[in-house]
Amino acid sequence: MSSNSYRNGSSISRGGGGGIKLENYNSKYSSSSSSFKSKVQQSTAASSSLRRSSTGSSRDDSTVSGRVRVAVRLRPRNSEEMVADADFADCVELQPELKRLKLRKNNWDSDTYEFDEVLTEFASQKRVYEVVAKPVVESVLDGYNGTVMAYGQTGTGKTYTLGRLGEEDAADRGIMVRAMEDILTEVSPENDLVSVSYFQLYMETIQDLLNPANDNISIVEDPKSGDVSLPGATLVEIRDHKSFMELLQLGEAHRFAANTKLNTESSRSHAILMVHIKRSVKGKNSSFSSENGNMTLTGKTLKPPVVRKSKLVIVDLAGSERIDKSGSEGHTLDEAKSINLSLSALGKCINALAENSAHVPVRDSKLTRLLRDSFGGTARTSLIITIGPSPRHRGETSSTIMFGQRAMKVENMVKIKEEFDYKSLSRRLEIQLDKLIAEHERQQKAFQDEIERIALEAQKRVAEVEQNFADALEMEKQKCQKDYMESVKRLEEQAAKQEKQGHRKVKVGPSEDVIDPKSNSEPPLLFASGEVAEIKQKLHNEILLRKAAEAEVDNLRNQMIHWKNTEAARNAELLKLRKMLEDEECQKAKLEEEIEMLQSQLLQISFEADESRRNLDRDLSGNVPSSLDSLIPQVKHQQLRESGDGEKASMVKLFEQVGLHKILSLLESEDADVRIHAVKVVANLAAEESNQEKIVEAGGLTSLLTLLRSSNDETIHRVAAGAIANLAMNETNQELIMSQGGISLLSLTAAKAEDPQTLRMVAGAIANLCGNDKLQAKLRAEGGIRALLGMVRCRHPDVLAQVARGIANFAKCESRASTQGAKSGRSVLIEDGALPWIVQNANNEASPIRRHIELALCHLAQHEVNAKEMITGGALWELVRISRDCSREDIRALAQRTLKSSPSFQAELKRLRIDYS
Ligand SMILES: Nc1ncnc2c1ncn2[C@@H]1O[C@H](COP(=O)(O)OP(=O)(O)OP(=O)(O)O)[C@@H](O)[C@H]1O
Repeated sequence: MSSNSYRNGSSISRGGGGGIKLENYNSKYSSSSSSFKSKVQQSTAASSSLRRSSTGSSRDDSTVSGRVRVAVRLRPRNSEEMVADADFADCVELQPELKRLKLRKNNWDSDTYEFDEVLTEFASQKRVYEVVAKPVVESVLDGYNGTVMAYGQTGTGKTYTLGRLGEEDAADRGIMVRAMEDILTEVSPENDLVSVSYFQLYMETIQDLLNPANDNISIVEDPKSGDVSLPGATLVEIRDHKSFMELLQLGEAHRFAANTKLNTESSRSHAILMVHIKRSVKGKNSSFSSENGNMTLTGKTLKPPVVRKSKLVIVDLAGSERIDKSGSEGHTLDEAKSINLSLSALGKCINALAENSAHVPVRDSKLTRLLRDSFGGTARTSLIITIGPSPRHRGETSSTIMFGQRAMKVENMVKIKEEFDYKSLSRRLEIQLDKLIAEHERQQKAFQDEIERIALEAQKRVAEVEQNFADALEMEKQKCQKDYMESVKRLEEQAAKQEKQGHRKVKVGPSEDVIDPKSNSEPPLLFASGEVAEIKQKLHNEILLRKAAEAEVDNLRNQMIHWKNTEAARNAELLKLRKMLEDEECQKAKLEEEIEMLQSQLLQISFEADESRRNLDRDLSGNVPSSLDSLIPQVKHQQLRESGDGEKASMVKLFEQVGLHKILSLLESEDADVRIHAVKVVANLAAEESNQEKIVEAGGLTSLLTLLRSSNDETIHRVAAGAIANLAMNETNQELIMSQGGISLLSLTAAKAEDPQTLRMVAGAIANLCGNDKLQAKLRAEGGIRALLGMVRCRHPDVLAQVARGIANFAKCESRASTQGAKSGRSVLIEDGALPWIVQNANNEASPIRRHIELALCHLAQHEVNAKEMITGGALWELVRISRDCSREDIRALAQRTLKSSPSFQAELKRLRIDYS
């Protein structure tokens, strides 16, 4: 008996330089799933180690070659075969330990084929899962795409192998159930997401098995990544085994119902279960850095968490009978051809891939389009071919075996895909921001409470000290008064006593003892000097007491100074705390900006994704996408790249590609986000002088004014005003702005705006209009000058510089009009009360402000009619200073000339005895 040995796909590898030898395949595959698994893990590790960081939204990881694995499974004889084939031997003989299958040609001859795994009629469902599907499932859990597919003649056990639910006997569970069990055990419900779609493909139509009404689902292929998706199919999130079983049952019921309705058999349709897994990659989340236990965020280190998205596709193919046979079973040839179109297309693709052909006809059928990643793509693919033992079906069995042999030659480049998860980053940032805001508010409240407490305490202490001081003073005063009164009383008593004694002695008679009160004799004097000494002593005591009181007062005063100093220190502390609060506010604002930027990026990315999906849908259905729709992502994308180096070039490109009219039409978009992006693009275009005429011609100026009028959005106000300011550099445009009510609009915006940047733009636009001789009167009448002067309430130097420029422009035009005799009377600027601000800022330390104001002063001083106010308003001194100190030679000379030529200034200088001739 001769025996031809057919080498399978592995023989290519053996022949190729650096390829893996057949023995390796065999040994790896034969030593059960664990060896396959270890290979998968090696590949994963290899790809991980080769992984490079990328700034894009997805990462391109290294690829690892992985041949399609093919196992063959023999179904046991069924009861019909037991009878019909009783006298015949099986058409195949399996040698599982050698991974070989012998297909009998006749009684004495057979062909031998080698497979990655050979599963006999006794192989359990568990073993089949472990060798065929488990490695793929593990690979999918690691982030690779994977496919498990069954191919074979009707009734050979494809559905048995893949789709058995095993409700009565758990040992019967097929690959679908077992795969989901492994997936659910492995994933984390908090961080990972598993969702499933289930559909069938029949005669080139895809029907949703989870929602039968959805019976014409389209396939979407990402042109860049080649990813295939079915956005129209129902996608159900799976959280537990029970919900998955219910879903499979539902799918089976719908499959049965659909096939009955179509009057077909299940074996004519391909059933496809798609399991989508999204897992977060641990250790790759560098969003936050932790310093001293506090989370810090910076724009540079901000990186979203990384997720791996993978997909397990389980395909129960239609029966692989030959066309002629199908036809003979009731279908017309055409119908049979059509039914088998996808299967034969799959065969052709596999042939082409096996032969390394340059052209692989993937687009010939929906099945091949769906499976493009599974054969010759980036997925890890395992194919199980099912055969029956009956010699009556030898032809089908042989063609199934040949299909499997060719599939073994197909080489895939398995590849892991990681993406940045912007949505989850955004969620995290929002939570973090909320925390920071709450913490900030808590600190602020604590600071304020502390400030109030310190202030109250200080007040209390000061009041106490003051009260003590007043009490002590009062007591001392009372004591002094009392002592004084007592002393006076005592003295009066003594004086009265003395007087009484004197009288008594005179009355006694002319003897030696008689004392004449008028005489100056010794005894009364002696008596008096004793009294005086006593009084002196008391006085001395009084002085001492007073000194003590003064010392007490000094002491209390010192205490008060001390308390005041303490209070000053506390005030300094308060100032410090306030400064810290301000810094916190700044930090918060920065964080909010970061969030806004990320959200805008996120919005941009999801918007682009939606858009490309829609475009693809349209492409597929043969429609040409509307240029306006496709413009939106371009405009947004443009906005994202605004800060890049190639900004101008890309602007011009965008301008040429999409056309100005389309960009302008987006200014009226319903979507506020689109409006904002569009106005930014228009503002960028308007910054180029060469574009300005085209923008105005296309109605851009009118659109910008309308937008300024209708929108309440501060960003739109700022950017639109900026664009108008750019367009207002041109004289014709200035007149157009005026004629379309632009001044009132800008004035209104100036009155409402808070943001310095918006005010800067509005002030810039008005300043440009101020330089137009023809518009002077209208500008004032429509409130432009008042609006300009009103903006000095914002002390931001950029705003003040624009106001100063506007004033200088206006003063220059006025001066020109006065010289030409077109204007008489005082300057409008003086009449509108601008002079005090002009004088105040004439020596402003910011040179753009100072220079414009100096110029304005020189223009105003040209006309005698302004001189009186300028002298009383202090402008003369500034002119003198300018004429001496101004760093600009031309302004200095102008000021000198003006001072010399003005009789009023000369008279005043003379009056003040300042020599300036
Ligand atoms: N390995 C097996 N052990 C026992 N019974 C099996 C085995 N494989 C298949 N069967 C039985 O064979 C019959 C046909 O199997 P199944 O429906 O799975 O075939 P199929 O290839 O999916 O057919 P179709 O292409 O028509 O869908 C079923 O009754 C099934 O229970």
